[in-house]
Amino acid sequence: MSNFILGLDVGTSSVKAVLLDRGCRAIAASQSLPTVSDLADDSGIKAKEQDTGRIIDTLDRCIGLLPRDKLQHVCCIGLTGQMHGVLFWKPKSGCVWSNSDSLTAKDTSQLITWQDGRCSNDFLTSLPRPDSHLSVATGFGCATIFWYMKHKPKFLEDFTVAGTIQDYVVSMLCGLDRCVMTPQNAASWGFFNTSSNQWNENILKGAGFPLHLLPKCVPSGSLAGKTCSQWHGIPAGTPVGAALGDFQCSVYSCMSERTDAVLNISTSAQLTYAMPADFKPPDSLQPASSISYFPYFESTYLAVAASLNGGNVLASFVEMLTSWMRELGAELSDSCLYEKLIHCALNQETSNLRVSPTILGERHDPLCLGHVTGISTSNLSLGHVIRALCHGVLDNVTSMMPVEHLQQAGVRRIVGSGSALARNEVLRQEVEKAFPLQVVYGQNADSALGVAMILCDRL
Ligand SMILES: Nc1ncnc2c1ncn2[C@@H]1O[C@H](COP(=O)(O)OP(=O)(O)O)[C@@H](O)[C@H]1O
Ligand SMILES: O=C(CO)[C@@H](O)[C@H](O)[C@H](O)[C@H](O)COP(=O)(O)O
Repeated sequence: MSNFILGLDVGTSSVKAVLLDRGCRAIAASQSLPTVSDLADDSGIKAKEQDTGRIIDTLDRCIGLLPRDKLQHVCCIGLTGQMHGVLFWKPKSGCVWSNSDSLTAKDTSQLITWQDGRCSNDFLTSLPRPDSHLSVATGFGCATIFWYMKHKPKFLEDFTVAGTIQDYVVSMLCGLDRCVMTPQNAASWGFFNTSSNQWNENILKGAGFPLHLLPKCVPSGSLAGKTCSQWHGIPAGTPVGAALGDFQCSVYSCMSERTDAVLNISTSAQLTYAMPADFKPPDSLQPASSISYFPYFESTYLAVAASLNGGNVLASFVEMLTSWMRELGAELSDSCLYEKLIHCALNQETSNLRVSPTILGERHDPLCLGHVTGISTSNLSLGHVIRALCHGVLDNVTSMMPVEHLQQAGVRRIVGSGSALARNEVLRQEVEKAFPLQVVYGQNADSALGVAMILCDRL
């Protein structure tokens, strides 16, 4: 009996895998591994790229850690992952299957992620105006391709297919010639109209965009194909869903009432709630708005404040401390640092230090970078700094989607998700302070669970 659905989330910091028991809709097994795939930016163009080979290697190892007797009974695979980013490959030689069991990336580009900063405001305003309610920001697939057209056109000549990292995995699992993409991921690339579910082909063609790199759009929740090889015991011929967006999947895993808002904090952070079924997005672009409307399923939308500054702000602080300590001749592991920092801040309930942590800017205000105010001799301890940092992350998200806005939309409860939240009690305390509403928490590995639940409900 094929009883399990495998949900995979290719996140910015880690990959997560969940085996969902189809009979009782419960998690039968799960695994998570950090990808450690960030590449240094030696180019000075504010590039933020990840090593595709490492990501796929980590994903492959993560599957290998799941119980093989259950993998042999997987009836369907669902993929989700970090949105907006793009990688390029060639259909026939994009990967290697070893011993019909494990997957290795080959001849692909690196992944240019949603955190990429190479497209300046001047560059973005030089692009044609999209026929979409969603504006285009740096780190969006189409903007990145436009950047390559202008700055490194030869680079694009090496590849014939493009997609997000989760689309790439689907393509490799199924041996597809062409990338298929759902509206959830297509919307995150820009130049995609979510009412017609079509790329802005005429606009892009007029600007000389390589149209052959646009993936074929298929409905969210549909199947993309079947596995072309056995994979750690999963039989060849197993159906694979077209990849979905990680933020939609995290919502699916934990929004049980229409009056719930979901706050996901992983590498990034999103605060979101479901729009009424008859909602239609505005006709025009609203680049200065901190709230955008992203496609969910069928023709419904989620209102979302998608912050670029979530758990990555804490990760950057840990990285900064590590490098300072190295210069000073001391060493501590990341996990030890997190534990100590969280402990210090738990002993410091409030702080008058003010940290605005927008070190990556925000899409609606890219030039507003982070700052610290109210520094005094009495608030320099690590406890103060971490408390203020966590408070600042929440303060930023709620400034993008204020509590009054949520209440007017009928939101009565906040559901917290994402492993940055799950692993950090100080962040959870700040969530509970930020919202005068009931706060509950979802399960771990939310997006991986969400994509498995979606397939379970639709099969
Ligand atoms: N040992 C740790 N303790 C607490 N928080 C951690 C630890 N390691 C990482 N984190 C937080 O988790 C975030 C990454 O969460 P994760 O869910 O793995 O990301 P993603 O889903 O984007 O891949 C980091 O940015 C950091 O804030
Ligand atoms: O920006 C958006 C949506 O617009 C993000 O929410 C989207 O989820 C992206 O995938 C994230 O930025 C990356 O997700 P994660 O790795 O931080 O979980």
